[in-house]
Amino acid sequence: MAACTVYSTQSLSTNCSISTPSKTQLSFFHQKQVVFWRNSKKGSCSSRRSYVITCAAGDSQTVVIGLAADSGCGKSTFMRRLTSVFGGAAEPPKGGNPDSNTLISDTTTVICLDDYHSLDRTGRKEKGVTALDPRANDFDLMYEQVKALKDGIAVEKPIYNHVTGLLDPPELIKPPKILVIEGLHPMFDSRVRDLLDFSIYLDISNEVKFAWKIQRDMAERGHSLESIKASIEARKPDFEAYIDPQKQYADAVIEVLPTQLIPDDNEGKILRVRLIQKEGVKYFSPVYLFDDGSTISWIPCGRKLTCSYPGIKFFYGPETYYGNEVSVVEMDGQFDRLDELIYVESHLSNLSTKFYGEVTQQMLKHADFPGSNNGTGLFQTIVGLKIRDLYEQLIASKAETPVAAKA
Ligand SMILES: Nc1ncnc2c1ncn2[C@@H]1O[C@H](COP(=O)(O)OP(=O)(O)OP(=O)(O)O)[C@@H](O)[C@H]1O
Ligand SMILES: O=C(CO)[C@H](O)[C@H](O)COP(=O)(O)O
Repeated sequence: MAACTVYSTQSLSTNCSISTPSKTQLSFFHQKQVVFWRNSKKGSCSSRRSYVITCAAGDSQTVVIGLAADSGCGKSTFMRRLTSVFGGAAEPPKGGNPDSNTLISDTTTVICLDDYHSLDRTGRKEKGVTALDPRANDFDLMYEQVKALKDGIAVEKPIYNHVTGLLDPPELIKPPKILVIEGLHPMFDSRVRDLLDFSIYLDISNEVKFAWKIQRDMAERGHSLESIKASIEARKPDFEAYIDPQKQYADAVIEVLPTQLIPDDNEGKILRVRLIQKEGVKYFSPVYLFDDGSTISWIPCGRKLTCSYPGIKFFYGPETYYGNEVSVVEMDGQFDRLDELIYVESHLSNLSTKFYGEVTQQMLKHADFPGSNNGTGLFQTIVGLKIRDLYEQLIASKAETPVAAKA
């Protein structure tokens, strides 16, 4: 279908859902101003929407990536690494709401799924539900808008304001080359899940999550240790019911666990990180160590890699994950010298780099990001390169498809 941009000329009353015109309506209206009426599902309001639609010939080529994780598990850090792989800086929409959660770069637009909270902070408190509960989120709207963007149609996406805890007026999001939907539920609703070209789950073990949350919420947000513990405990049942199960659908999982190099370690500073890669995913060929399909345990420390206690250990091999065949690359320990990472990089294959040493270069460029000296930074960088490769392959395949076959 034609790529269309829809501009809404009216802002929405805050307790109404937003709709975008359907495909049939779009193929009918070209360069027109049309008005739609929509009743909210809760029956609490009806809204009159006015759209100006501009359609251009050609197909949309928005590739959609899903990134799921609990709050405070490194999604923002991962996004900064991913956008850096594509070059250019990611910024909030210019001239928009200063509390927007969206980040836009030349190639990517990252939207935060917290924006689809249907209940604001007070509403959640009144109903006694957490933000992780599906009842606090509007999956119909999430589906409609991600689908519209994938089809090349701009949308007016609501904004959840983390500062005030309120639902702010919507912001215009135009279809990008790569749309990343990051947050609590990108793979929860099967309709949204089916729109994803690639999905990632950041699986942070409870011990590590606790250490990171304490570090951030105490140092940066002034929370007490007790309140952090209480908030983690309060979220646990809903996390286990609604967030954690999404990892079974992910094409790549980055699992972060305490080290096994120090017996009974409870400091949580040294990490064992596993990159779990699903086999048989179109345009995604898993990274391997030494020899594809083999099982290897490797200690790279020595003449070419400086390691201090407790050292570094790599593992690579096939496994089964939620009934799927996967390849796992694992790194336990941390790097002393990032410039020596090139030694490890040269033993990894299928990295989808554009030149020798690109992984090391990316890691050195962001040496100040959390996790740059361990497997979290390494595997986030590698997944970023794999996403670039997947995007390029998808675009190339669409370009090759004969026009008649596209309809
Ligand atoms: N790889 C890492 N190694 C060590 N600490 C990390 C790592 N990633 C994140 N952290 C810690 O966790 C905190 C949260 O990271 P980040 O802001 O990337 O998470 P988030 O999932 O986007 O959080 P939120 O959803 O709450 O905004 C960081 O401030 C940092 O302290
Ligand atoms: O899990 C979260 C996702 O980041 C937040 O807790 C959720 O969005 C609710 O936000 P707030 O802390 O503003 O009440």
